[in-house]
Amino acid sequence: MQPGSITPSPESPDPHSQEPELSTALLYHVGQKFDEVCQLKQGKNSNLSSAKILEMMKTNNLDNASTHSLLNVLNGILDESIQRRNGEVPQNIAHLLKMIVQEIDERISTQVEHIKNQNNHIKASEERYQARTRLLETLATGASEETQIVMNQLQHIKVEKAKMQDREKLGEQDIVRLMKEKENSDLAVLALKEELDRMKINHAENCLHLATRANNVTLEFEERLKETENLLTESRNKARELEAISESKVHSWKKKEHKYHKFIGFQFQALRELRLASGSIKKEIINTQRNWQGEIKILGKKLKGLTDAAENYHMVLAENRKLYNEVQDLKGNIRVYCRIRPFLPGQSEQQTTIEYIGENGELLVANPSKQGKDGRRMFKFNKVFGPAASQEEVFLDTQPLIRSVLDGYNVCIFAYGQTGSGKTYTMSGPNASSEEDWGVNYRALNDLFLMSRNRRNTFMYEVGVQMVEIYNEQVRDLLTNDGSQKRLGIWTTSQPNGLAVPDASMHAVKSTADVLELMQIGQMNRAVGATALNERSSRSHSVLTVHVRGVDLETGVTLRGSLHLVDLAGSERVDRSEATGDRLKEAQHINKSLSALGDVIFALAQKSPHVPYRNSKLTQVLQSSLGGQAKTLMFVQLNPDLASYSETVSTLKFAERVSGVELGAARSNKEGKDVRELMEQVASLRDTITKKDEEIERLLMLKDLRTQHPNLSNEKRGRSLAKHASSSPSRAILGVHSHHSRKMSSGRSFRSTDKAASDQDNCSEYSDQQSETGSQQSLDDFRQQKEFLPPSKLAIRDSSQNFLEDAELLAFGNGDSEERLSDISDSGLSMGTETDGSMCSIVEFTLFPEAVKPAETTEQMPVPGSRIPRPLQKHTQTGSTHLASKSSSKASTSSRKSSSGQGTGSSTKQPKRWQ
Ligand SMILES: Nc1ncnc2c1ncn2[C@@H]1O[C@H](COP(=O)(O)OP(=O)(O)OP(=O)(O)O)[C@@H](O)[C@H]1O
Repeated sequence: MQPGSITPSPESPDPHSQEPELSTALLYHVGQKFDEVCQLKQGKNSNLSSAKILEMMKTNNLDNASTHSLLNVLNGILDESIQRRNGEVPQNIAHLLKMIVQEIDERISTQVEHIKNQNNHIKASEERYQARTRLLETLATGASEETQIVMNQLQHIKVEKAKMQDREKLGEQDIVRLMKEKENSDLAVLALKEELDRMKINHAENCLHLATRANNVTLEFEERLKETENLLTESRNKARELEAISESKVHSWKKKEHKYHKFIGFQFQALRELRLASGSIKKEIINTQRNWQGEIKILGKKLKGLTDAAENYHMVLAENRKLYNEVQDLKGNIRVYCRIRPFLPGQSEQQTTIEYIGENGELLVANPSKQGKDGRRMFKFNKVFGPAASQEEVFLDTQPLIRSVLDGYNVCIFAYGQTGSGKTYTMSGPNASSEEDWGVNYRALNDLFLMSRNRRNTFMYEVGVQMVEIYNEQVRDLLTNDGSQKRLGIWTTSQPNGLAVPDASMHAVKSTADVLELMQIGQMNRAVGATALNERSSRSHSVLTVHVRGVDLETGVTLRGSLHLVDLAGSERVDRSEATGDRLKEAQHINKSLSALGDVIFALAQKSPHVPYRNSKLTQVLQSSLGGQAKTLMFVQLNPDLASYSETVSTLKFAERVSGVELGAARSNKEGKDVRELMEQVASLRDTITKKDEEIERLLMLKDLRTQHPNLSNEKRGRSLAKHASSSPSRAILGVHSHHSRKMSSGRSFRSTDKAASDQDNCSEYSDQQSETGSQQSLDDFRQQKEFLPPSKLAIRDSSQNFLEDAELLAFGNGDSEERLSDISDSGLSMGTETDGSMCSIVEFTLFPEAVKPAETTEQMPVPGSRIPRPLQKHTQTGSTHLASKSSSKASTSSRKSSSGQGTGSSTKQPKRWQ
């Protein structure tokens, strides 16, 4: 508010009634405070005269009084005038009033002007703010509304102002109305002022707020701007980096492109060269093809030659085998190797009997206790192995024989010597688990498997194993699991498959491991026997038989070979000692069998027509592998101890006997003795021939009887035969071999049905009993009687006991029996038996059941039951068959010779067929 501005007062003092007082007060206060004067006028100095007030107002500057005071004064004057003078206004008062009104007008106009200025200023501000508001309208939403209100108010003020102006004009004409209007306008102005102040304050606040916000926004914008600038800088840097990278890449790509261009150029160059090369290669290929065609034609011709050669290959192989066999033959089919075992721990090496071992099989034994010639003896064998010889060295000299088995030959290897001389060591070895210690048995089988594997492209081999023990002339299977002590029968004749003990279990083996396992079982079974029968292993023969069948894959020809590996019982001469009872019996059996073995080997070495196989179980079992084209090797085992000197000499003599004749070296020295033994053999041979002739005669008679009296009963036929036999002692031998004959189907298995097995057992047992007594008796008888009785009588006497029974059985047709077991005929033991091949094909080797019997073998099929020797026929390469045929041929020849030479009664009755 301007100083001296009008402040209207509702209560104006009456200037006329209060004139003296008013004048006094005005005077008193003029120059000091006009407002106070007015107040005095209104209250206490209401009687102040107008003149005085006028004068006071003249003297005092109205400019210093407030508008309100002036209006109060004006109102007071007017009121006083109305009350005192009845509406007449004195001159001075009117003048005063005029002055006051003028003053008020001036002031109002000043105010209006001021307001206008303010309005203009506000408008300008408003416009400025509006501009700013428009700029910041997004930020200041509320500000626009306030501005609108302000605008409205301003508008209203304008209207009011116009009204005021109108009122001012009207006020000139009508003071009262003007005063009122002035009063209203004052009020309005006041309100407006207040409003304006408020607005100003609000506006200032708004402005401040807006400015603050504007600052904030500006700051924010600046920050954002800075950020944007940073981002821009960064992106520029990145862009620069990218540009640098792209530039380097472009550079490298350009380099690569350059390289590729160079490479492609090089490739093109190479391609051109390759094209040239391929052209020249094509030309070369065409040339080569031409050359090849030429070469292929030549090759074709050569191939044809090779095919022809291959076709002959098997012939060459066969030839090879033949030659090999011939070489073996040249070496001698019976070989004797001597082996001296080392001293055992605890034995004194000073006391040795071995004085010299030559490289060519010479052996000098000496008895230090005897002087001169008697104290030394020289022997010669195929080979002598000293105490240091290893198992392998021993086997190396044995190997060629074993390989013959694969070529279809039968081989027999046995160890002979006194107890403890190393027979088992040589044959089996001390320890089966150590390959180095393996004896001949394991090594032989190992070698067989090795060879069969090597030949697998030309031959297919099958191998079967049997293992039996011969104790007191009883044969027992060592490979049964049932632990039975069953006695087994033996074929009387040599079988083509080398199978002599059909009831012994046969085990197919495919590897050495299988053999090891089986032999362990065998050793265990033998050990069981040993516990029960007191050192039985030393007193029994163990025979391991390996059967081999090979089929030639090219020709289909079957070869059969068998290998007997025999660990003989101790050969010490217990009979000379004072042994009695079981010991004596054992010793006698051992002596008998060893003596029989010697006889057989001797006979074979002598190429004797008769080989006394049937003199012992041992020789019967080994029959197929002794003689003929079979190869025999004997290990003579020696104990170097001085205490064993006499046994050593005895053993060596036996060995010498076996080997000497064949080798010839020692023959001249032993001629006298050999001749004597030969004579014995001849005697035995005569017996056999006689027996055979008589049997033939008997069979012929039987046949005649059948033809002449077909309706005659078997019983009667038997009686008739018996009568005939009693009338002719020489005929009594007939039928001896028949009473135990049994019928067996030709293809039966070794393991027959239970019934058959039990039958066979009975048969075997019975025969063994017979054999035991018979053979023992015969051994003694033979030794005693052969010196006194003619051989034919000996045979007749032995056989006649069983004649009646035999004749009866024969009469019942058992003469048709397809097989005969040797023990059946033991009751009629004679020192000779024919090695007749007539039965050879009856029992098929069932280990190889699929085998087709070769045509050659079937050609040998005899008339069932016939024991008539056949002329030599074509046969297979089977060792046994060779043996059988050869023997039978020899037998028949000798038979003819003896029958004519000896002039026995029966010889005159030779059947025509036989001749
Ligand atoms: N060449 C050898 N080297 C080392 N030791 C041996 C040799 N030969 C035999 N022996 C040993 O001699 C002992 C008797 O040998 P072995 O049992 O083989 O004799 P044997 O003739 O089989 O006796 P038996 O007739 O009682 O069966 C054994 O202890 C054996 O190991």
